[in-house]
Parts: sequence; structure tokens; C-alpha cells
Amino acid sequence: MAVELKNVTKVYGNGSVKTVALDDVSLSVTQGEAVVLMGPSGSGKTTLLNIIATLDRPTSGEVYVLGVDVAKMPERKLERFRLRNIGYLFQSYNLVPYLTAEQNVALPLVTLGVKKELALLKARLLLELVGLEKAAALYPHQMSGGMQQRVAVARALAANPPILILDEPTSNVDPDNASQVLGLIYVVNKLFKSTVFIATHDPEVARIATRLVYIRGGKLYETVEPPRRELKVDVERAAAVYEKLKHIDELIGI
Ligand SMILES: Nc1ncnc2c1ncn2[C@@H]1O[C@H](COP(=O)(O)OP(=O)(O)OP(=O)(O)O)[C@@H](O)[C@H]1O
Repeated sequence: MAVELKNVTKVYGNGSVKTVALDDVSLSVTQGEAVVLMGPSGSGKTTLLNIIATLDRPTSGEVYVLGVDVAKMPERKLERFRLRNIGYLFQSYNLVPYLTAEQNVALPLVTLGVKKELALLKARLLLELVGLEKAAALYPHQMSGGMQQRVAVARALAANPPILILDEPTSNVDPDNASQVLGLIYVVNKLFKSTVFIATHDPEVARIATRLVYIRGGKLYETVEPPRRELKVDVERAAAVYEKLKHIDELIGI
């Protein structure tokens, strides 16, 4: 099982001001699934993603990621675990302000010990795949919100994490770029077999779901497993992307 949540509850605050962000949530997800999470603002999507990403801990309940009981793991160990296994796109992007776009994308690889030149090679390819080949040398403050978002998506994918978590990956990009971003996520899920969690309001994103989950008031409502709907992804292009990425990964040795 890639991710397993058992009776997870998350309560923020204490005393008289308490918010139950997640209310007795259980979820089992196998490797290679694409779980799309939809629900109104404030329903608990980000809280759920943060808990799966091991960035937050539940108030009660159990959380297993790749079979590891992460709710009990000490923070120092969790940092390494996250680095190796989890790619995360934050709603606020969280790019490093003093690094260029390509350096930001290369960062997870460099941190894992990949040689800088090879890490930058892959970073440039990923940037090309999200339509940002010309922005490689720009710093975050020189880019629009939508560009920063695409850089952050590329960074989340850089180290081929077995678990990929994306909070609103297309919220700030135009339809053309959204379809490039989605195509890349599709490749990583379908061909590299990463398990993907995406919170979104965008019905287009739901097209890549193998599983659609609604959340409301911190409770999950799972629909019948939807068949993967026709995605506007050029399959030949996706295959070419896969070959390119695989080639660089072989050079890098990840
Ligand atoms: N750090 C926090 N402290 C207190 N309350 C919080 C905190 N984080 C989230 N909440 C509350 O928990 C609930 C769920 O928030 P969450 O951000 O998970 O929702 P969301 O579905 O991701 O919303 P959006 O679509 O607007 O991002 C909300 O009521 C929110 O106000």
C-alpha cells in the first residue's frame, strides 16, 4: 500500500476555538493510483495533503506512507524520508528566492547527491516540458505567479518521487500551460508509476484521476472508482517525454 490513513482526525486550536479540519478519515491508496481530491474552500484538502506529505501530524489516528508509520517518526528521520520519497507542490510554491528557475528545479536532485551538471540537465528538460525553457535563468521575483507555479511543479517531479502531492497545480496557469502541466503529471503517474495526490477545483485535472474523492467539512466521500477519462494528452508526445526523462535518469543514476 502506498498510503494508508486510519481514522485520522486533525483538530486545530484549543480551548474554545477549535476547528476540526479532518474528521475520522480513512483512506487506502495503492502504488500508481492518481487520487484527485475535490471540495469547497476550507474543507480540509490542504490539511489532508500535509498529513500525507508528513509535514503535519494528525491529532489522532494512524498514517502509513510506503508502509512506514510516519505519525510516530521523529522529525529528523522524517526529513530524509520526505526528501527521498515525496515530491510536494505547495499552494504558495515556496521557491527559493535567491536561486534561478533551473537551480530551484535541480535542488532536490543536488540535495540527494546528484552532480550539479546532471541535475541542471534534467531541470532544463523539465522546464522545457512545462513550457519554460526560456525562463531557466530567471529568479522567482522575475516570473509571474503562473510561471513560478510551473517551476514548482517541475521541482516536485525532479527526483521521481514515488509519492507526488500537488496542491492546486493548475490554479494560476492559462489553459495551454495547464495542459502541459497535466501532461507531465500524467506521464509521471502512468509511466513512472508514481502515486499522485492532487487537490484541485479544476474539473480538467479530474481527468487524470484513477480515483475521485470529495471532501466536505473534513469528511471524505469517495465516489465509485471512475474510469480514467479521455485526457487531452498527446500520447506520442507523452511517450517522447518519457524517453527523454528516462534517458537523463539513466545518466543521473536515479
Ligand atoms: N494552521 C491552522 N490553524 C488553525 N486552523 C487551520 C489551520 N490550517 C487550516 N485550518 C482550518 O482547517 C480547515 C481546513 O483547512 P484547509 O486549508 O485544509 O482547507 P482546504 O480545503 O485546503 O481549503 P482551500 O481550498 O481554501 O485551500 C479550515 O477551516 C481552516 O480554517
